[in-house]
Amino acid sequence: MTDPAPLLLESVELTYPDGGRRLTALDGVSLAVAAGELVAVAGPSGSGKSSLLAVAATLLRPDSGRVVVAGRDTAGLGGRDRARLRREHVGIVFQQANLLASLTAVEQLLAVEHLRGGSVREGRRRAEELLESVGLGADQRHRRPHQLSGGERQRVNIARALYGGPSVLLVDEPTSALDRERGERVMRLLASVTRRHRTATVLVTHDRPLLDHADRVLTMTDGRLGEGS
Ligand SMILES: Nc1ncnc2c1ncn2[C@@H]1O[C@H](COP(=O)(O)OP(=O)(O)OP(=O)(O)O)[C@@H](O)[C@H]1O
Repeated sequence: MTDPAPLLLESVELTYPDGGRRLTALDGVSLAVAAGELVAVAGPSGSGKSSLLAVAATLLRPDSGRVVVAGRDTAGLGGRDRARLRREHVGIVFQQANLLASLTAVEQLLAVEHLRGGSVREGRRRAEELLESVGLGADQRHRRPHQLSGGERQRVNIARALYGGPSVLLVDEPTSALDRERGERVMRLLASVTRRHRTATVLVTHDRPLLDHADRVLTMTDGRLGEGS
C-alpha cells in the first residue's frame, strides 16, 4: 500500500472580500503531493499562487474544500491546534530570508528549538548538522545575517524550515533575490532536501528555468490549477 500524501487539497475554494463582492483567489483547486516529491507552481502575478501556499500552510481557511496535512483534516481544528500542526509538520520558506538580525545562523535554528520547548544542547548539534547539510561551513554557521551573502541567508532559511522535521515544505519565490547562478544552486538544494528529508514540497516561482528541477510542474491561472508549464 502506498503512504497517504503528506499534503492533500481537495476542491479548495478561497475568496477575499472585494468591495461589496468576493474575489475568487482559488477556484476548485485539488492537489496531492507525495513524500519526497517537489511540485513547482508557475503562473502570472495575481493568479493565486501565494493564496495556495497560505491555505496549504493552514494560515488561511478555505471557504470550502478539504485541506489535509500529515494525515489530519484541518477543517475542524481551532487556532491553537492549527498552530501546533504547523509547528510540527510544516516548514515555510519565504521570498526574503526573514532572519533575526542579532542572531547567528546556529541561533536562528535554536530559536525554533526554544519555541518548541526542547533541549538547547541537543538542538545545537542538530542545528550544526542541518546547516552543514545545506552547505554552510563552520565559520559561516556562527555569522549573523549581515555577514552572509544572499544565497547563504537563503540556505539558513531553508535549514530553519527543516529544523522541526516537517513532512510538508512550502516555498515562496526562494530565488527572487538571487542572481541566476545562485538561484540555480538554491533550487538544486531544495530538490535534494526534498529527497533526503522526504518532504512533500510545493514551490512557487516565476523563474521558468528553475522548473526543470521539479518532479512536476503545475500552472495557476485565475485561481485554477492545471498540468504543465
Ligand atoms: N488579503 C487579500 N485581500 C483581498 N484580495 C487579495 C488578498 N490577497 C490576495 N488577494 C487577491 O487574490 C488574487 C490572488 O492573489 P495571490 O497573492 O494569491 O497571487 P499570486 O499568484 O501569488 O501573485 P504574485 O505572483 O504577484 O505574488 C489576486 O487577485 C489578489 O489581488
